[in-house]
Amino acid sequence: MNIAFIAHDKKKDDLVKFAIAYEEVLKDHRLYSTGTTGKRIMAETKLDIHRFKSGPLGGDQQIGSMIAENDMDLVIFFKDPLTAQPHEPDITALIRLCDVYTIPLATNMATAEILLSGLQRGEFTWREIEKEQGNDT
Ligand SMILES: O=C(CO)COP(=O)(O)O
Repeated sequence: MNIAFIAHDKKKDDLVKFAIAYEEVLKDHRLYSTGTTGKRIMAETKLDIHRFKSGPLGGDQQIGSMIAENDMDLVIFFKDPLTAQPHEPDITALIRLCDVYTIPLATNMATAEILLSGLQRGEFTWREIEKEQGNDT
């Protein structure tokens, strides 16, 4: 499974804690992130993450591009709902693409916990089938 991690600055500590808690599960998957988020996670775990550009410099769009190519299976995006972001249109576009392509998206820790529990239980096999069948409209 290809999994993307993104966190706004005030949520990065939470995402690092989350990645530490689920490191054993995550290490068996291909991981991607926006620039600074990935740097933080890699500094505090042994996880290997392909880092795209920082969010404000196009990282959200690069992850969006993987979604459009049916190459992303799960997005964990700890959004900061209380701080304006200069690249808000990119954030909206990324969330929109998750809905266009029916990609599971967690925008907070509570949802992320449930998705990772589902991942541990093997409940994401439908994504492999989607990819095999090339259901990318
Ligand atoms: O801004 C972001 C997502 O919109 C995150 O980018 P960074 O991980 O580079 O801070």
